[in-house]
Amino acid sequence: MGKKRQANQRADFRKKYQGRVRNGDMTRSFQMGDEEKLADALHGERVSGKGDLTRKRTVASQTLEKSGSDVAFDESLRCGRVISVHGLKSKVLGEDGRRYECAIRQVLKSLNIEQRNVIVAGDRVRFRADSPSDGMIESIEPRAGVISRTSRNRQHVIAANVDYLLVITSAAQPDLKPALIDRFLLTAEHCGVEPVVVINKMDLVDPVSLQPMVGVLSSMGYRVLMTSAETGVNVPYLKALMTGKQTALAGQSGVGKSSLLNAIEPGLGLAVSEVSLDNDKGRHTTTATTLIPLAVGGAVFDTPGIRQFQLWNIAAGEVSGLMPDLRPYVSACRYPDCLHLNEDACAVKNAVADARIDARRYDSYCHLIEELLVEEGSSR
Ligand SMILES: Nc1nc2c(ncn2[C@@H]2O[C@H](COP(=O)(O)OP(=O)(O)OP(=O)(O)O)[C@@H](O)[C@H]2O)c(=O)[nH]1
Ligand SMILES: [Zn+2]
Repeated sequence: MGKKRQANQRADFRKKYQGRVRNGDMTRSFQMGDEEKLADALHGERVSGKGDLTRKRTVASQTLEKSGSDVAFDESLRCGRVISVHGLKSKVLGEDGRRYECAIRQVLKSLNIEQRNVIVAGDRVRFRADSPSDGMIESIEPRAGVISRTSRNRQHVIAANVDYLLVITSAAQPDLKPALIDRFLLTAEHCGVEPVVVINKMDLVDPVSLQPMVGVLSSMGYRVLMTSAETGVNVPYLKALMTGKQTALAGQSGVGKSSLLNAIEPGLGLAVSEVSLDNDKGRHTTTATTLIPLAVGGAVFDTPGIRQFQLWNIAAGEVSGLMPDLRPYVSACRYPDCLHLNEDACAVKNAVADARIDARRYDSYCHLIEELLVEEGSSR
């Protein structure tokens, strides 16, 4: 870089970032002489004063890194969350409570060609409002708790920033299916999303009858909540759990998902099932997931895909590592690739034999493995 250009660039930076960096750091950054280092000085520990800057840090460094732009410093940028995606447009719920129909800035699109998941429901974004109803997404915050599935070796993100996966079951009508709970728990572990097991319709059974299973789940560290949408038992607890969080629901038909949602907020269950119906008819083909905001803050994801989601992208060899009760024993097996089925000197089977692992959970494990091995065999 020519000396003159470098000097001009310094002058530009000085003008742009004046007052945001302590003088010493400013000088050091310029000596280092590149924009990334300046960004580092601006957004790292050395940032001076102004509280808001810290919050901007991730976005700013992400944007600078990706596009070399200074959009993060533009005060007109707003925070929002994506509630649905329709082709190239996304509906964004702004912090002002308004919904904006947003396009996506070209540079963000080109960065994500490979992944095809530029933006999904649940994403936290920075956008610029062009009018009270339209805008442009300028940057996307890093995602946490992503539910995704892989098809043809491509990862499809279905929901982003999922705080909880509610695994909803019923104590009766339909009967409780512990093996199905195990599957949902496994998928939640695989996605890195915290599951919460909800056993609904508790008005129909004696809670004592469920104690053994609930005990096993709780001892693994899973939260289990026994509810009744009918009598309202534990509904306030569920509501408190969901307040301010982004929650996804999984569970078979008829367990009371809509009834629970309605008990939490009138009309919510209806909103969720309407979306599902649209999807079933294939009308919203580009709208895989919708985020339905809660009046108390937070939101519920709805996608039929999540409701029925099963063992996506999980290999047989991974399963024991995703089960908190089996995991501690795995490394003590004689064979490093032990599937804990027929192998000898298997620490998992030994633990089942002397009841350190619940026999029912191990049974579930064996069924899952058999199923996955058949699938793996047929896809080879
Ligand atoms: N006794 C009892 N019945 C319930 C409870 N919760 C829901 N139900 C009933 O169970 C049936 C199914 O409830 P829904 O809320 O439609 O179940 P869902 O899981 O949303 O079902 P899908 O929409 O098919 O996925 C309805 O007849 C409800 O009235 C409960 O806590 N106790
Ligand atoms: Zn083993």
